[in-house]
Amino acid sequence: MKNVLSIQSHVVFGHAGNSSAVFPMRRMGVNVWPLNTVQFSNHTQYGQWTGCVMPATHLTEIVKGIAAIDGLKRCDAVLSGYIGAPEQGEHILAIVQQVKQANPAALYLLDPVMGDPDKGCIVAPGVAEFHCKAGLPAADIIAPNLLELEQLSGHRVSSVDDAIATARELMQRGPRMVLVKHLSYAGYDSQSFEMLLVTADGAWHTRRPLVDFGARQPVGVGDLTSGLLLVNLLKGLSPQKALEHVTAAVYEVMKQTKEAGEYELRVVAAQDQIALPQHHFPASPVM
Ligand SMILES: Nc1ncnc2c1ncn2[C@@H]1O[C@H](COP(=O)(O)OP(=O)(O)O)[C@@H](O)[C@H]1O
Ligand SMILES: Cc1ncc(COP(=O)(O)O)c(C=O)c1O
Ligand SMILES: [Mg+2]
Repeated sequence: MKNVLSIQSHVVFGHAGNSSAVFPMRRMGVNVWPLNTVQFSNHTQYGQWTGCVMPATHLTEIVKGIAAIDGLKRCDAVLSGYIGAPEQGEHILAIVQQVKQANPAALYLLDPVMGDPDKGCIVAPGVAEFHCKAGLPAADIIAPNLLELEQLSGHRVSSVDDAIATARELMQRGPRMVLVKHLSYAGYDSQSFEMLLVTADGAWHTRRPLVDFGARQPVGVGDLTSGLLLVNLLKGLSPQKALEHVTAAVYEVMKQTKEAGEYELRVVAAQDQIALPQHHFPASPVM
C-alpha cells in the first residue's frame, strides 16, 4: 500500500481540500496521511467562514513527530494544495526535502491553488507568488488550472498548443509532468470540459460533457482531480491511463452531484463510480 502525505485545507462542512480528496484517494486503495493547513467551517466560496489557519510551524512539528517514529521513509508522495499563508509554503518545501531524504523515490505533486476572485476562491496574499517562485521549481508534478498556468508562466495561454508549449516551458524550471486540470477557454470546444496532461515524451487531451450548474459551480473539483491523478500514478498507471481515469471519475462525481441537486460534491455517494467509472473518455495524444 502506498502512503501519501496530503497537505491542504480541511473544511468541517462539505468538501474542499483534504475534505474533498482524502476519502476518494483512500477509496482508490492508497493510505493517506492528512495534514491540514487550515481548519475552516466550510470552503471560502460561501463568502463567509469560521476557523483558523494553522501556524506554519505546526506543519513542521507534525512531520517531526512522524520522523521521530521513523515513519517518513514509508512516505511515497507529498501532495500539497490550498495553503493558508505563504510561510506555510516554505515549511511544506522543507517537509518535501525531509521526505525525499528519507525516501529518495518520493514524488511531490503541487496543486498551486491561487484563488480566483471571480469564483470566490479566496487565498491569502503572497500564496500565488510563493507557488510561482518557490513551489514550481521544487515540484515533480504540478496541476494548475488555466488561470494558474497563466500566472505560473506570466503570460496568456489561448489554445491547446499554447498550453502544451507553456507546460514544457514550466518543465524547464522543475516539474516533469503538468496536468492542466481545466483548459477553459484555451480548449478546443466551449461545449465540453477539457484537460491536458503533458510530459517530456507526450501530451494527452481529454474532454467530458459539461454538467450545467449555472453560476454556482461546485468547489473542491480541482483538489479531487489532483489527488486522483497522484493515486493513479502511484498505482503504476501510464500518464494516458491515469488521465483517462481522473477524467471519468471526476465526471461521475459531477454528474451525481447535479442529479442529487447538491452544491457540495457527492464524493461518498459516488465512491463506487470513482473506483470503477461507468463512462470512458479517451485521452488522445496531441502532436
Ligand atoms: N463536467 C463538468 N461540467 C461542468 N463543470 C465542471 C465539470 N467538471 C468540472 N467542472 C467545474 O469546472 C471548474 C473546474 O475548475 P478548475 O479551476 O479546474 O478547478 P478548481 O477551481 O476546482 O480547482 C469547477 O468550478 C468545476 O465545478
Ligand atoms: C478552503 C478551501 N480549500 C480548497 C479550495 C480549492 O478548491 P478547488 O478544488 O475548487 O480549487 C477552496 C476554494 O475555494 C477553499 O475555499
Ligand atoms: Mg483549484
